[in-house]
Amino acid sequence: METQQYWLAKISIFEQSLYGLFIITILFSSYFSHSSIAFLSAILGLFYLTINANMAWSPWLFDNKNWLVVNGFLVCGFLGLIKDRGVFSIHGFYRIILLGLCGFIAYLWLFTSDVFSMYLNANQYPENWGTYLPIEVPLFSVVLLLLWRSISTASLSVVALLVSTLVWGFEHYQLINLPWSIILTILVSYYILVVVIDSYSLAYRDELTGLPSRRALKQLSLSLGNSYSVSMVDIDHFKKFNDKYGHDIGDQVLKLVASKLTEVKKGGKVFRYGGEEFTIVFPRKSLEQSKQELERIRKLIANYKMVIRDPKRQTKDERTHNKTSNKKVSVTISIGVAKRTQKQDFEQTLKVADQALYKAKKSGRNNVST
Ligand SMILES: Nc1nc2c(ncn2[C@@H]2O[C@H](COP(=O)(O)OP(=O)(O)OP(=O)(O)O)[C@@H](O)[C@H]2O)c(=O)[nH]1
Repeated sequence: METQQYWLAKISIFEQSLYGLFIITILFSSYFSHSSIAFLSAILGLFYLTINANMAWSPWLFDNKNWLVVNGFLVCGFLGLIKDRGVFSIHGFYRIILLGLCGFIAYLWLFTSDVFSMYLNANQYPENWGTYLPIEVPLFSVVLLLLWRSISTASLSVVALLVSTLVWGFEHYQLINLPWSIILTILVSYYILVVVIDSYSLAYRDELTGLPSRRALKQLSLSLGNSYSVSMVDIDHFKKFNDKYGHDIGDQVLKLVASKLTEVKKGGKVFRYGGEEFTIVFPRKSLEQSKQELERIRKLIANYKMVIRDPKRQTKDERTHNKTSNKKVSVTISIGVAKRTQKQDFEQTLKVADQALYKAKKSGRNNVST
Protein backbone atom coordinates (compact mmCIF):
# COMPACT_ATOMS: atom_id res chain seq x y z
CA MET A 1 0.00 0.00 0.00
CA GLU A 2 2.82 2.37 0.96
CA THR A 3 4.77 1.56 -2.19
CA GLN A 4 1.67 2.22 -4.27
CA GLN A 5 1.24 5.62 -2.65
CA TYR A 6 4.93 6.32 -3.12
CA TRP A 7 4.64 5.63 -6.88
CA LEU A 8 1.37 7.56 -7.19
CA ALA A 9 3.13 10.59 -5.67
CA LYS A 10 6.02 10.15 -8.12
CA ILE A 11 3.64 9.90 -11.09
CA SER A 12 1.83 13.02 -9.91
CA ILE A 13 5.13 14.97 -9.77
CA PHE A 14 5.96 13.68 -13.27
CA GLU A 15 2.56 14.79 -14.59
CA GLN A 16 2.91 18.24 -13.04
CA SER A 17 6.43 18.71 -14.42
CA LEU A 18 5.10 18.14 -17.93
CA TYR A 19 3.60 21.66 -17.77
CA GLY A 20 7.12 22.98 -17.21
CA LEU A 21 8.33 20.99 -20.23
CA PHE A 22 5.56 22.53 -22.34
CA ILE A 23 6.55 26.06 -21.27
CA ILE A 24 10.24 25.38 -21.97
CA THR A 25 9.41 23.97 -25.43
CA ILE A 26 7.18 26.94 -26.31
CA LEU A 27 9.83 29.48 -25.24
CA PHE A 28 12.71 27.53 -26.77
CA SER A 29 11.04 27.00 -30.15
CA SER A 30 9.81 30.64 -30.26
CA TYR A 31 13.32 31.89 -29.53
CA PHE A 32 14.71 29.82 -32.41
CA SER A 33 11.85 30.94 -34.73
CA HIS A 34 10.16 27.55 -34.98
CA SER A 35 6.68 28.99 -34.65
CA SER A 36 4.85 25.87 -35.89
CA ILE A 37 6.44 23.81 -33.10
CA ALA A 38 5.70 26.59 -30.58
CA PHE A 39 2.00 26.74 -31.55
CA LEU A 40 1.63 22.97 -31.60
CA SER A 41 3.23 22.70 -28.13
CA ALA A 42 0.91 25.43 -26.82
CA ILE A 43 -2.16 23.64 -28.22
CA LEU A 44 -1.05 20.28 -26.84
CA GLY A 45 -0.31 21.96 -23.49
CA LEU A 46 -3.84 23.35 -23.46
CA PHE A 47 -5.19 19.91 -24.34
CA TYR A 48 -3.22 18.37 -21.47
CA LEU A 49 -4.59 20.99 -19.10
CA THR A 50 -8.10 20.24 -20.32
CA ILE A 51 -7.88 16.51 -19.66
CA ASN A 52 -6.07 16.85 -16.33
CA ALA A 53 -7.62 19.81 -14.61
CA ASN A 54 -11.37 20.20 -14.69
CA MET A 55 -11.57 23.27 -16.88
CA ALA A 56 -14.87 24.96 -17.73
CA TRP A 57 -14.75 23.62 -21.29
CA SER A 58 -13.55 20.09 -20.39
CA PRO A 59 -17.04 18.45 -20.34
CA TRP A 60 -17.91 19.98 -23.74
CA LEU A 61 -14.66 18.65 -25.20
CA PHE A 62 -15.24 15.13 -23.84
CA ASP A 63 -18.71 15.20 -25.42
CA ASN A 64 -17.29 16.33 -28.77
CA LYS A 65 -14.38 13.95 -29.26
CA ASN A 66 -14.73 13.88 -33.05
CA TRP A 67 -14.35 17.64 -33.18
CA LEU A 68 -11.21 17.40 -31.04
CA VAL A 69 -9.71 14.73 -33.32
CA VAL A 70 -10.50 16.50 -36.60
CA ASN A 71 -9.39 19.86 -35.19
CA GLY A 72 -6.04 18.25 -34.26
CA PHE A 73 -5.54 17.05 -37.86
CA LEU A 74 -6.50 20.45 -39.32
CA VAL A 75 -4.17 22.31 -36.95
CA CYS A 76 -1.22 20.09 -37.97
CA GLY A 77 -2.10 20.48 -41.67
CA PHE A 78 -2.40 24.26 -41.36
CA LEU A 79 0.89 24.59 -39.44
CA GLY A 80 2.57 22.45 -42.13
CA LEU A 81 1.46 24.89 -44.82
CA ILE A 82 2.58 28.20 -43.31
CA LYS A 83 6.04 29.68 -42.97
CA ASP A 84 7.80 29.83 -39.62
CA ARG A 85 7.54 33.43 -38.40
CA GLY A 86 7.97 35.19 -35.07
CA VAL A 87 5.44 34.00 -32.49
CA PHE A 88 5.33 37.26 -30.53
CA SER A 89 4.59 39.47 -33.53
CA ILE A 90 1.67 40.50 -35.69
CA HIS A 91 2.22 37.29 -37.71
CA GLY A 92 1.79 35.31 -34.49
CA PHE A 93 -1.48 37.12 -33.86
CA TYR A 94 -2.80 36.28 -37.37
CA ARG A 95 -1.78 32.67 -36.90
CA ILE A 96 -3.72 32.43 -33.64
CA ILE A 97 -6.82 33.71 -35.46
CA LEU A 98 -6.30 31.19 -38.28
CA LEU A 99 -5.79 28.38 -35.76
CA GLY A 100 -9.12 29.39 -34.22
CA LEU A 101 -10.59 29.18 -37.71
CA CYS A 102 -9.37 25.55 -37.93
CA GLY A 103 -11.71 24.78 -35.02
CA PHE A 104 -14.60 26.36 -36.90
CA ILE A 105 -13.75 24.47 -40.10
CA ALA A 106 -13.59 21.20 -38.11
CA TYR A 107 -17.05 21.95 -36.76
CA LEU A 108 -18.39 22.75 -40.26
CA TRP A 109 -16.77 19.64 -41.70
CA LEU A 110 -18.36 17.35 -39.12
CA PHE A 111 -21.75 18.94 -39.72
CA THR A 112 -21.46 18.65 -43.54
CA SER A 113 -20.04 15.15 -43.48
CA ASP A 114 -22.92 14.05 -41.23
CA VAL A 115 -25.44 15.24 -43.80
CA PHE A 116 -23.42 13.77 -46.66
CA SER A 117 -22.92 10.38 -45.00
CA MET A 118 -26.65 10.20 -44.27
CA TYR A 119 -27.22 10.75 -47.99
CA LEU A 120 -24.61 8.11 -48.96
CA ASN A 121 -25.98 5.56 -46.51
CA ALA A 122 -29.57 6.24 -47.58
CA ASN A 123 -28.55 5.63 -51.20
CA GLN A 124 -27.06 2.24 -50.35
CA TYR A 125 -23.48 3.04 -51.27
CA PRO A 126 -21.30 -0.03 -50.74
CA GLU A 127 -19.86 -0.74 -47.29
CA ASN A 128 -21.31 2.35 -45.63
CA TRP A 129 -18.70 4.63 -47.16
CA GLY A 130 -20.29 7.56 -45.41
CA THR A 131 -19.02 6.39 -42.02
CA TYR A 132 -15.43 7.03 -43.13
CA LEU A 133 -16.11 10.63 -44.04
CA PRO A 134 -15.84 12.57 -40.75
CA ILE A 135 -12.47 11.29 -39.43
CA GLU A 136 -10.68 9.24 -42.08
CA VAL A 137 -10.97 11.74 -44.94
CA PRO A 138 -9.35 14.63 -43.01
CA LEU A 139 -6.77 12.25 -41.52
CA PHE A 140 -5.65 10.89 -44.92
CA SER A 141 -5.77 14.32 -46.55
CA VAL A 142 -3.57 15.87 -43.85
CA VAL A 143 -1.15 12.92 -43.84
CA LEU A 144 -0.77 13.15 -47.63
CA LEU A 145 -0.37 16.94 -47.46
CA LEU A 146 2.30 16.72 -44.76
CA LEU A 147 4.09 13.88 -46.59
CA TRP A 148 4.28 16.05 -49.70
CA ARG A 149 5.41 19.09 -47.65
CA SER A 150 8.03 17.00 -45.81
CA ILE A 151 9.53 15.90 -49.13
CA SER A 152 9.29 19.28 -50.88
CA THR A 153 10.59 21.41 -47.98
CA ALA A 154 12.91 18.82 -46.38
CA SER A 155 11.99 20.49 -43.09
CA LEU A 156 12.26 18.60 -39.83
CA SER A 157 9.47 20.76 -38.36
CA VAL A 158 7.06 19.49 -41.02
CA VAL A 159 8.15 15.91 -40.30
CA ALA A 160 7.39 16.62 -36.61
CA LEU A 161 3.90 17.77 -37.64
CA LEU A 162 3.42 14.59 -39.67
CA VAL A 163 4.53 12.45 -36.71
CA SER A 164 2.16 14.39 -34.42
CA THR A 165 -0.77 13.83 -36.81
CA LEU A 166 -0.05 10.10 -36.89
CA VAL A 167 0.25 9.92 -33.09
CA TRP A 168 -3.03 11.86 -32.77
CA GLY A 169 -4.69 9.45 -35.24
CA PHE A 170 -3.23 6.31 -33.62
CA GLU A 171 -4.44 7.50 -30.22
CA HIS A 172 -7.93 7.97 -31.63
CA TYR A 173 -7.96 4.39 -32.91
CA GLN A 174 -6.50 3.23 -29.56
CA LEU A 175 -3.41 1.83 -31.24
CA ILE A 176 -1.23 3.43 -28.55
CA ASN A 177 -1.84 2.13 -25.06
CA LEU A 178 0.04 4.74 -23.10
CA PRO A 179 -1.20 7.53 -20.82
CA TRP A 180 -1.25 11.01 -22.37
CA SER A 181 1.44 12.20 -19.95
CA ILE A 182 3.91 9.70 -21.44
CA ILE A 183 2.87 10.31 -25.08
CA LEU A 184 3.14 14.07 -24.67
CA THR A 185 6.47 13.88 -22.83
CA ILE A 186 7.92 11.87 -25.73
CA LEU A 187 6.38 14.20 -28.34
CA VAL A 188 7.51 17.41 -26.66
CA SER A 189 11.05 16.06 -26.09
CA TYR A 190 11.11 15.15 -29.78
CA TYR A 191 10.10 18.75 -30.66
CA ILE A 192 13.03 20.10 -28.62
CA LEU A 193 15.35 17.73 -30.47
CA VAL A 194 13.96 18.93 -33.83
CA VAL A 195 14.55 22.59 -32.91
CA VAL A 196 18.11 21.83 -31.73
CA ILE A 197 19.02 19.85 -34.88
CA ASP A 198 17.36 22.40 -37.19
CA SER A 199 19.07 25.37 -35.54
CA TYR A 200 22.42 23.56 -35.57
CA SER A 201 22.13 22.83 -39.27
CA LEU A 202 21.09 26.45 -39.96
CA ALA A 203 24.22 27.69 -38.23
CA TYR A 204 26.59 25.11 -39.65
CA ARG A 205 25.28 24.59 -43.20
CA ASP A 206 25.56 26.90 -46.14
CA GLU A 207 22.04 27.54 -47.39
CA LEU A 208 22.82 27.82 -51.12
CA THR A 209 25.05 24.78 -51.63
CA GLY A 210 24.02 22.65 -48.64
CA LEU A 211 27.71 22.22 -47.79
CA PRO A 212 29.03 22.67 -44.24
CA SER A 213 29.80 26.35 -43.66
CA ARG A 214 32.92 28.19 -42.58
CA ARG A 215 31.74 27.90 -38.97
CA ALA A 216 31.68 24.11 -39.37
CA LEU A 217 35.22 24.30 -40.78
CA LYS A 218 36.32 26.15 -37.66
CA GLN A 219 34.67 23.47 -35.53
CA LEU A 220 36.46 20.72 -37.46
CA SER A 221 39.81 22.50 -37.13
CA LEU A 222 39.55 22.07 -33.33
CA SER A 223 39.29 18.30 -33.64
CA LEU A 224 41.93 17.73 -36.33
CA GLY A 225 45.11 15.95 -35.27
CA ASN A 226 48.59 17.06 -36.31
CA SER A 227 48.61 15.53 -39.74
CA TYR A 228 46.39 16.94 -42.44
CA SER A 229 46.37 18.90 -45.69
CA VAL A 230 44.17 21.86 -46.47
CA SER A 231 43.22 23.20 -49.89
CA MET A 232 41.54 26.38 -51.05
CA VAL A 233 39.44 26.06 -54.19
CA ASP A 234 38.29 29.06 -56.24
CA ILE A 235 36.16 29.22 -59.39
CA ASP A 236 38.03 30.98 -62.20
CA HIS A 237 36.74 34.27 -63.62
CA PHE A 238 33.50 33.90 -61.72
CA LYS A 239 32.85 37.63 -61.84
CA LYS A 240 32.87 37.53 -65.63
CA PHE A 241 30.61 34.51 -65.50
CA ASN A 242 28.13 36.34 -63.28
CA ASP A 243 28.28 39.41 -65.50
CA LYS A 244 27.63 37.32 -68.62
CA TYR A 245 24.88 34.98 -67.38
CA GLY A 246 23.48 36.76 -64.32
CA HIS A 247 23.58 36.10 -60.59
CA ASP A 248 20.88 33.40 -60.60
CA ILE A 249 22.79 31.24 -63.07
CA GLY A 250 25.93 32.00 -61.04
CA ASP A 251 24.12 30.51 -58.04
CA GLN A 252 23.19 27.39 -60.01
CA VAL A 253 26.81 26.95 -61.04
CA LEU A 254 27.98 27.35 -57.44
CA LYS A 255 25.59 24.58 -56.43
CA LEU A 256 26.76 22.29 -59.25
CA VAL A 257 30.44 22.91 -58.50
CA ALA A 258 29.74 22.24 -54.82
CA SER A 259 28.05 18.93 -55.62
CA LYS A 260 30.97 17.89 -57.87
CA LEU A 261 33.43 18.78 -55.11
CA THR A 262 31.62 16.41 -52.75
CA GLU A 263 32.72 13.59 -55.07
CA VAL A 264 36.18 14.05 -53.58
CA LYS A 265 37.70 10.82 -52.24
CA LYS A 266 40.62 10.04 -49.86
CA GLY A 267 38.53 11.26 -46.91
CA GLY A 268 38.38 14.87 -48.14
CA LYS A 269 35.84 17.08 -46.31
CA VAL A 270 34.35 19.93 -48.33
CA PHE A 271 33.21 23.32 -46.94
CA ARG A 272 31.96 26.52 -48.51
CA TYR A 273 34.48 29.05 -47.31
CA GLY A 274 32.55 32.02 -48.68
CA GLY A 275 31.59 33.50 -52.06
CA GLU A 276 33.00 31.33 -54.83
CA GLU A 277 35.65 29.80 -52.56
CA PHE A 278 35.62 26.33 -51.05
CA THR A 279 37.92 24.52 -48.65
CA ILE A 280 38.75 20.83 -48.71
CA VAL A 281 40.45 19.28 -45.68
CA PHE A 282 42.22 15.93 -45.96
CA PRO A 283 42.79 14.51 -42.48
CA ARG A 284 45.93 12.29 -42.22
CA LYS A 285 46.85 12.75 -45.88
CA SER A 286 50.23 13.76 -47.29
CA LEU A 287 50.59 16.67 -49.67
CA GLU A 288 51.16 14.30 -52.60
CA GLN A 289 48.06 12.19 -51.84
CA SER A 290 45.87 15.30 -51.51
CA LYS A 291 47.30 16.87 -54.64
CA GLN A 292 46.58 13.74 -56.70
CA GLU A 293 42.96 13.71 -55.58
CA LEU A 294 42.56 17.47 -56.15
CA GLU A 295 43.99 17.10 -59.65
CA ARG A 296 41.31 14.48 -60.35
CA ILE A 297 38.56 16.79 -59.05
CA ARG A 298 39.91 19.74 -61.04
CA LYS A 299 39.73 17.71 -64.28
CA LEU A 300 36.29 16.41 -63.36
CA ILE A 301 34.96 19.97 -63.07
CA ALA A 302 36.78 21.27 -66.16
CA ASN A 303 35.19 18.49 -68.25
CA TYR A 304 31.78 18.89 -66.66
CA LYS A 305 29.19 20.39 -69.00
CA MET A 306 26.66 21.91 -66.65
CA VAL A 307 23.07 22.08 -67.80
CA ILE A 308 21.63 25.39 -66.70
CA ARG A 309 17.95 26.26 -66.63
CA ASP A 310 17.21 29.84 -67.54
CA PRO A 311 13.46 30.50 -67.44
CA LYS A 312 14.04 34.27 -67.79
CA ARG A 313 15.81 33.98 -71.10
CA GLN A 314 13.16 31.91 -72.88
CA THR A 315 12.30 32.71 -76.44
CA LYS A 316 8.68 33.46 -77.32
CA ASP A 317 8.30 30.04 -78.97
CA GLU A 318 9.69 28.31 -75.89
CA ARG A 319 7.32 30.26 -73.67
CA THR A 320 4.25 29.37 -75.74
CA HIS A 321 5.22 25.71 -75.74
CA ASN A 322 6.10 25.88 -72.03
CA LYS A 323 9.67 24.78 -72.64
CA THR A 324 12.64 25.90 -70.55
CA SER A 325 15.77 27.04 -72.36
CA ASN A 326 18.55 24.83 -71.10
CA LYS A 327 22.11 25.78 -71.90
CA LYS A 328 25.38 24.05 -71.26
CA VAL A 329 28.19 25.93 -69.58
CA SER A 330 31.48 24.94 -68.02
CA VAL A 331 33.84 26.49 -65.52
CA THR A 332 37.32 25.73 -64.27
CA ILE A 333 38.73 25.90 -60.77
CA SER A 334 42.13 26.81 -59.35
CA ILE A 335 43.38 25.09 -56.22
CA GLY A 336 46.07 25.83 -53.66
CA VAL A 337 47.05 23.09 -51.24
CA ALA A 338 49.27 23.00 -48.14
CA LYS A 339 50.27 20.41 -45.57
CA ARG A 340 50.31 21.30 -41.91
CA THR A 341 53.83 21.52 -40.53
CA GLN A 342 55.05 21.33 -36.91
CA LYS A 343 55.18 25.10 -36.57
CA GLN A 344 51.76 25.88 -38.04
CA ASP A 345 48.27 25.79 -36.66
CA PHE A 346 45.13 25.40 -38.78
CA GLU A 347 44.73 29.12 -39.61
CA GLN A 348 48.36 29.38 -40.70
CA THR A 349 48.09 26.25 -42.87
CA LEU A 350 44.97 27.74 -44.46
CA LYS A 351 46.94 30.91 -45.18
CA VAL A 352 49.69 28.90 -46.91
CA ALA A 353 47.01 27.14 -48.99
CA ASP A 354 45.60 30.56 -49.90
CA GLN A 355 49.04 31.72 -51.05
CA ALA A 356 49.32 28.55 -53.15
CA LEU A 357 45.91 29.39 -54.65
CA TYR A 358 47.23 32.82 -55.59
CA LYS A 359 50.13 31.05 -57.33
CA ALA A 360 47.69 28.81 -59.19
CA LYS A 361 45.79 31.89 -60.41
CA LYS A 362 49.03 33.62 -61.44
CA SER A 363 50.20 30.63 -63.42
CA GLY A 364 47.19 30.64 -65.72
CA ARG A 365 44.36 29.22 -63.52
CA ASN A 366 42.76 25.74 -63.91
CA ASN A 367 45.61 24.06 -62.01
CA VAL A 368 46.66 22.80 -58.56
CA SER A 369 49.58 24.58 -56.86
CA THR A 370 51.47 24.01 -53.63
N1 LIG B 1 26.13 34.15 -58.14
C1 LIG B 1 26.88 34.32 -57.07
N2 LIG B 1 28.04 35.00 -57.17
C2 LIG B 1 28.82 35.14 -56.09
C3 LIG B 1 28.46 34.61 -54.85
N3 LIG B 1 29.43 34.90 -53.96
C4 LIG B 1 30.37 35.61 -54.63
N4 LIG B 1 30.01 35.75 -55.92
C5 LIG B 1 30.69 36.46 -57.00
O1 LIG B 1 31.94 35.88 -57.23
C6 LIG B 1 32.73 36.87 -57.90
C7 LIG B 1 34.16 36.77 -57.39
O2 LIG B 1 34.92 37.58 -58.20
P1 LIG B 1 36.46 37.82 -57.98
O3 LIG B 1 36.82 37.63 -56.52
O4 LIG B 1 36.78 39.13 -58.59
O5 LIG B 1 37.18 36.67 -58.72
P2 LIG B 1 36.95 36.00 -60.13
O6 LIG B 1 36.12 36.79 -61.05
O7 LIG B 1 36.46 34.61 -59.85
O8 LIG B 1 38.39 35.97 -60.73
P3 LIG B 1 39.58 35.03 -60.34
O9 LIG B 1 39.34 34.53 -58.95
O10 LIG B 1 40.79 35.95 -60.39
O11 LIG B 1 39.66 33.96 -61.36
C8 LIG B 1 32.10 38.22 -57.61
O12 LIG B 1 31.52 38.72 -58.81
C9 LIG B 1 30.98 37.89 -56.64
O13 LIG B 1 29.84 38.69 -56.81
C10 LIG B 1 27.22 33.91 -54.75
O14 LIG B 1 26.81 33.40 -53.70
N5 LIG B 1 26.48 33.79 -55.88
